[in-house]
Amino acid sequence: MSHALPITVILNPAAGRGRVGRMAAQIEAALRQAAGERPLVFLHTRAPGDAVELARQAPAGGRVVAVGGDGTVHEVIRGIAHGGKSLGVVPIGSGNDFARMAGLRGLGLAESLRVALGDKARPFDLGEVNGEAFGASVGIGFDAQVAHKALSAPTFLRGMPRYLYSIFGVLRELNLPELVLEAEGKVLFQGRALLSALMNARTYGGGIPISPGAAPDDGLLSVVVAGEFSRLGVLGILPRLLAGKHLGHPRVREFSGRAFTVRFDRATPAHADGELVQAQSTYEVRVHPKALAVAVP
Ligand SMILES: Nc1ncnc2c1ncn2[C@@H]1O[C@H](COP(=O)(O)OP(=O)(O)OP(=O)(O)O)[C@@H](O)[C@H]1O
Repeated sequence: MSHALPITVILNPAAGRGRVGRMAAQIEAALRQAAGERPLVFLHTRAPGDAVELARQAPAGGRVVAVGGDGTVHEVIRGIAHGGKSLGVVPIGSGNDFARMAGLRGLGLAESLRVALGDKARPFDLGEVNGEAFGASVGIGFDAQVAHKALSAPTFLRGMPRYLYSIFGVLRELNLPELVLEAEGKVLFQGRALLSALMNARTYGGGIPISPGAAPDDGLLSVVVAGEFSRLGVLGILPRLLAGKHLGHPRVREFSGRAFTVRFDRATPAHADGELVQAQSTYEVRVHPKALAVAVP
């Protein structure tokens, strides 16, 4: 089948701790081979935020392939949202929760390149937080604070030790904001809250099953709120969270819906698809049912 439109491939050389950069020539050669006659345009990001603009400038109605982790995918989604373009993902990152949601994990490089270029696309729900698109997740509160803390962790700490350092750093200063969660003018939750996760995917943070009941194409967001927790309470709930057994906890609540207002008594840090966003005191979060076409096997 021949396509007139070139496929735009956006590579983040920094993703996967530089693995994309090291493998770029190999990935491009393999993509060219898999694409056959179809024209490809390769673009490399040079800084955070670049992929949004590059994706926005890609031809209308065409395929944009993100090569990198969740941050790269997030930026490409922001750039193609509501533009009639479809998304291909070659997941080379450390978390890859979007790829997990779309059923793209464990494909192997050759297969994932073939899928990312292929004609088979499936519509997924597209999230929106304060006017910006997201694909898999929004987290507000403790999880975003931990991500923020990790930015200033000593460079020799990696992986789990880095997380633990950040978790204990945030716990030391724990001071929960007052949250009001509303949907359709009704208050669903009011009180001090550790975190709120507004999810299209089941997992965030590299496979943490925060919303085991979420479905990425049901036209709904799954919202998980962890209410008032003490420092010790946080340490107690974390293992249950990692096992996906936290929803039975009396101070963990779950909601589902199309649009939510999340209001705090102060600016509270948030992330979208794992990327920190400007801290606000109000977040308007909604879902556009099946508004994002993603190439799937
Ligand atoms: N050329 C670049 N140099 C440095 N950072 C970049 C560049 N281009 C993009 N970025 C930033 O790199 C960050 C990490 O990218 P990404 O999340 O895709 O990889 P990762 O962290 O390895 O994967 P994951 O999020 O799945 O753990 C993103 O915040 C993105 O904005």
